Amino acid sequence: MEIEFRVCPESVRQAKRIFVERGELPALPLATPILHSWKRCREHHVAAERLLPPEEGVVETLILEQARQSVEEWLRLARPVLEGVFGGFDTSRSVLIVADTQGLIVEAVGNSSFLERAQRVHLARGAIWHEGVRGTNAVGTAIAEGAPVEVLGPEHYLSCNEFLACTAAPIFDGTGRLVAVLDVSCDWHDHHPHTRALVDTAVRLIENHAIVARHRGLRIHLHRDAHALGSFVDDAIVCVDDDGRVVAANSAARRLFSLRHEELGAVPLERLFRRAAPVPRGDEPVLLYDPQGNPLYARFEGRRARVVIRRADPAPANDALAELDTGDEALRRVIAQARRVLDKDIPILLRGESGVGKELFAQALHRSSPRRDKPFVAVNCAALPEALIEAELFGYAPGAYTGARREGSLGRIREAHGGTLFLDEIGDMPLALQGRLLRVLETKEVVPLGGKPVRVEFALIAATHRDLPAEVEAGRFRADLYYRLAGLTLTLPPLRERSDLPVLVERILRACAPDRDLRLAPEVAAAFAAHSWPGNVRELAQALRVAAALVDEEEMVIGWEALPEGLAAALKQRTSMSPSLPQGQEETLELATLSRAAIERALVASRGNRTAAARRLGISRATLYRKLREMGSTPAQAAG
Ligand SMILES: Nc1ncnc2c1ncn2[C@@H]1O[C@H](COP(=O)(O)OP(=O)(O)OP(=O)(O)O)[C@@H](O)[C@H]1O
Repeated sequence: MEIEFRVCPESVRQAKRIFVERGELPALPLATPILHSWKRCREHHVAAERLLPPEEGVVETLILEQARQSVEEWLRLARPVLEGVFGGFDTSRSVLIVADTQGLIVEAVGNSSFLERAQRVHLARGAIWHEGVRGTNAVGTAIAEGAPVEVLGPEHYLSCNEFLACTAAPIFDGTGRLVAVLDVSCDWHDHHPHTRALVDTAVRLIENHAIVARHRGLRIHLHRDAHALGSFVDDAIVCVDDDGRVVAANSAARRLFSLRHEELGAVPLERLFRRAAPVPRGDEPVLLYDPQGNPLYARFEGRRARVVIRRADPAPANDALAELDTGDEALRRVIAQARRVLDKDIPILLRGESGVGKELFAQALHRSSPRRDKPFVAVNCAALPEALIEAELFGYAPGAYTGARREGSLGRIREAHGGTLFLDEIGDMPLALQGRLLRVLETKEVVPLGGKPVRVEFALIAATHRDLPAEVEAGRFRADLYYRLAGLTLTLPPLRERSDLPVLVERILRACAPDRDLRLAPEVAAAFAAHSWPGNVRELAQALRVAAALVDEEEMVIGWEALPEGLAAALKQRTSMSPSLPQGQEETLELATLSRAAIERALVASRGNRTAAARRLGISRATLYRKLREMGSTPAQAAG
């Protein structure tokens, strides 16, 4: 494979020569760690023009054995990981290296023909690849930088190493202490562009396995994306002692929470989060918020500590957009785009099916913008009779027409002066009015009926569920107005495409019943996940509001009986058609037909505790009692 150089190898060689001779930094776009390393090498008078490798820095067997023992635990953890990660990778022309914290190679495995070539430059067991000895190289530079590094061909400081392409990443323990370095080296003609990703993955896995093996207390696995949580390799992991202090964290977690090495062992867990469930139940992911208010999904593993994380608002004040971020990637991208134009006077056009939350999004945009203290004025262009829209929008002078208020009316546009005007269902605005609105947007003046022009200034957000370009094509919407409105078009995803349904459900339930810890029964949650939600978040919010009102006072779990009738029927129909439900839910679905066997099984599994059995079945305790009565059965062991 032809190597992919950041710049042409010959230019790198020349630039290096000039740098070594005169200390002039090259104008080439070389990676920063390479430039840093060249500077260190020059300062330490490392001889670059060596055609033969330095003979110093090769240790005796005894020292090598000691070094090996110091990383033995890590080698043991690394072996299965390396087999797994590099198993399908063509390692026939490369060497896999593990070095200690001084760059001493303690393990080098690979194909014998390349090992021989590597041996000639001492890229082998017992040799030290510290920068001070061998100049810029992946192992030594990764140690110096404390970060993964790729060193390709002539980026190596010593001429004799220019035939190599090396990719290395430091391995840290859970306290952020460097413990070893993993490296893959080959002839640079054989370099594979995926090597870096493989080395990174292997190191993350080794670090994560080590943290799990070493810390037996409470571990919290975290991820921004609910679906990715549990992938293990990408999880941020924090370990907590019985006093609720964070004692270890993997690299991802240290980055996520900006945790410094010296803070581990001292930081209370609650400093990492703005809100959390005080006592996590079972293995379900829990929604937490980082200190910036961004959502994080968490799974609690290992021994449960008496950890209580204080409750706080999920998002900082003034960041209403962050509140809408419940973990869906598409929505998160839309929020990020919106943020970029918040204070830029660019009109925003929101698109999306009915009920996806366009108005809520527009309000959040306003509340996150510098105009948050000024009015937010919403006008539904579809709901107003055509004859009234004009007066409603543009206002009228006193006595402008019969039946009008004597004192006149400002009109919605002028009410929005200094703030935000939200034109909902703009696609339904009559053609005649579109011209007048366009004029206001162009001249920044409103002419009230029977009055004089008045200057106005506002941020504009329009929304529609219609395909406006198609409406323009069909002649129902003015092209010039469309281009005026669509400074930035943002499309909100329909609920069926969102990956954050469980979080949304939790949020809405918390808003409906802040004092209760309401949640969906597992089979209801599964049916929700399978439902297509034609009414989008509106339909979901409505269903949950009804459910929160109907569910028994002492009940925490929302079962079928608390759902609006039409929705429950639609969900059940859909679920019964569903070919594969997750294991463990058959029991609860059988209960939909209220089979005696399902109830009995749940009672046995709950050791006769009816409250637990009802929860298992996803019904209220009252319903379970009713069913038992109908079955004419009150099993003797039933209690609770
Ligand atoms: N993220 C959310 N969290 C809680 N409730 C939401 C969320 N998004 C929308 N809703 C609720 O859904 C309903 C519909 O929201 P909204 O009116 O913003 O949707 P819309 O896209 O503007 O609908 P339409 O196109 O029909 O005007 C509202 O009751 C709102 O409270």
